[in-house]
Amino acid sequence: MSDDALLDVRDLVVRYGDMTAVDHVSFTVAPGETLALNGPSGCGKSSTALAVLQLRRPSSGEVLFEGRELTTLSERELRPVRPRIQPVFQDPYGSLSPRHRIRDAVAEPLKVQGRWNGTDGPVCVAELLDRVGLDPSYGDRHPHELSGGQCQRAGIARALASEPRLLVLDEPVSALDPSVRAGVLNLLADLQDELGLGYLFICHDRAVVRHFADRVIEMREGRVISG
Ligand SMILES: Nc1ncnc2c1ncn2[C@@H]1O[C@H](COP(=O)(O)OP(=O)(O)OP(=O)(O)O)[C@@H](O)[C@H]1O
Repeated sequence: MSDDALLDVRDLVVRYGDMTAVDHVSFTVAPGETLALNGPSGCGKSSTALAVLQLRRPSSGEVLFEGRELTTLSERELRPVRPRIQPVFQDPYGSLSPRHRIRDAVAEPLKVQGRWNGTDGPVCVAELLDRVGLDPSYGDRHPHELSGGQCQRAGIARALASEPRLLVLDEPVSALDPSVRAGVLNLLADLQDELGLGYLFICHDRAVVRHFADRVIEMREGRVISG
């Protein structure tokens, strides 16, 4: 793999039964880089994202993250790797439990990963909310008490709590009101500058892709046609 790749995807194939959704797709993402996957509905973008996240195991091919091949790892072996590759999905409300307050949603990764204590934990949650542009008082609210844009920011705070190196952003602004999209994209750009995160950015909107991505891969019917 190229020495500086954070993510190196090689010859990825994802099948659902007889249907090939992703057909020998290869790409890399460097730290601090945004690679966009662009293409029409059904071309295989989300299937690629799920395979990178190892939420759907690919039929063949390799997914190297920080030089380590993930497709051959067991669930137990993947456990320490998962926090470092965090998803942000299209539905801002879908990634947060409706029953939990925002502060608990953001605290959960810290608790699960054994990084929580009663003194620093709440401070860390407040800092994460502040970092994504939410007043820490929003921590008291439930997801349905937030707008779509605020909820997506809370989901990003929760993702950051895991101290990821790569964010897999699957249509992160597509469900948002056009007036708040730019704010969330600017936030993502700022976080990338600050933290050196790599982004795999899935988006069907060419104008957004052109504005936001460093490089673009065009997909059609499971294949890369340019990029
Ligand atoms: N769980 C599944 N079972 C069977 N077929 C699936 C499944 N998920 C996706 N597909 C099919 O795989 C192909 C690729 O779908 P995928 O969702 O990856 O594309 P996409 O480019 O992300 O499209 P969209 O933007 O509409 O989500 C499509 O033909 C889709 O119908």
